[in-house]
Amino acid sequence: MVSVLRTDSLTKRYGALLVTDAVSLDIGEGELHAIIGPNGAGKTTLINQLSGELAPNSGSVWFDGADVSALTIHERAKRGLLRSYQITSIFEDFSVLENATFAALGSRQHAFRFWAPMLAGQEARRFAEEALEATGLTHRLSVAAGDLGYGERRQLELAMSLAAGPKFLLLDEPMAGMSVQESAAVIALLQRLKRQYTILLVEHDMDAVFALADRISVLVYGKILFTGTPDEIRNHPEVRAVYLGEEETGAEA
Ligand SMILES: Nc1ncnc2c1ncn2[C@@H]1O[C@H](COP(=O)(O)OP(=O)(O)OP(=O)(O)O)[C@@H](O)[C@H]1O
Repeated sequence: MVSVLRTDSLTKRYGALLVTDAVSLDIGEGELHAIIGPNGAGKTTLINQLSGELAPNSGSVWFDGADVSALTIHERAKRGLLRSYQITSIFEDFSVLENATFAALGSRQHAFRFWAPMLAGQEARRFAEEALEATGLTHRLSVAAGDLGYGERRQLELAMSLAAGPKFLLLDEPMAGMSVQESAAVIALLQRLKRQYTILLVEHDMDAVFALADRISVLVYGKILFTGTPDEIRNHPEVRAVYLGEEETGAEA
């Protein structure tokens, strides 16, 4: 396995509360790695430290063989380690295509530095159109982002992330608040994107996790309890006891 993202004893405390407890993860190229765990287990806090939004108290984050622990969100994104855009970063009055084009332009400022502005704009638009096609929003290109439904806005977030040209996608609950049909569309999309990108997925929807993940890490009280394939997770007695319980649908499949 060629390692792309690695954490070494990553630790984060809030006062006496240990939220990330010496987490050492190793994610291989093309892998879709899911993090599951009960509410408050520290999943979002962990993603925030990978993206650069939050500094750990100790430990390190390695991406593509380099220690990126001291890099900002933007510096990490420039290297291709990108957290999915949040609804909050969408410009409501601008169209779907414009939003995705801004995302492509923003992330490639460096690459576009020597381009004539018009050509850079055309190239960014091409990346945006491809990303919108991948996420199934081609029929909504000229609609103002503010007029999209909730599920479509989450699709736009994903399209903006793809338009930015990531190598590694950090996805924090991409299906939250979606209808069953919208979730199914995102699962199908992630199936298509798998391998092309390395993905870390935090998601409460167990059907999605078990359908998509190559490996799953179970986080409990900030600590990785176990990392394994979906089958290993399903059959792990401690994981079942601590987290999955008997009522989980995806775990019983
Ligand atoms: N800024 C903060 N200050 C103090 N405590 C915090 C802060 N951020 C998070 N916490 C605490 O850290 C713990 C982990 O929170 P986090 O949001 O990372 O969990 P989570 O696994 O993502 O939860 P959920 O599944 O509910 O989204 C929680 O107990 C939370 O209250």
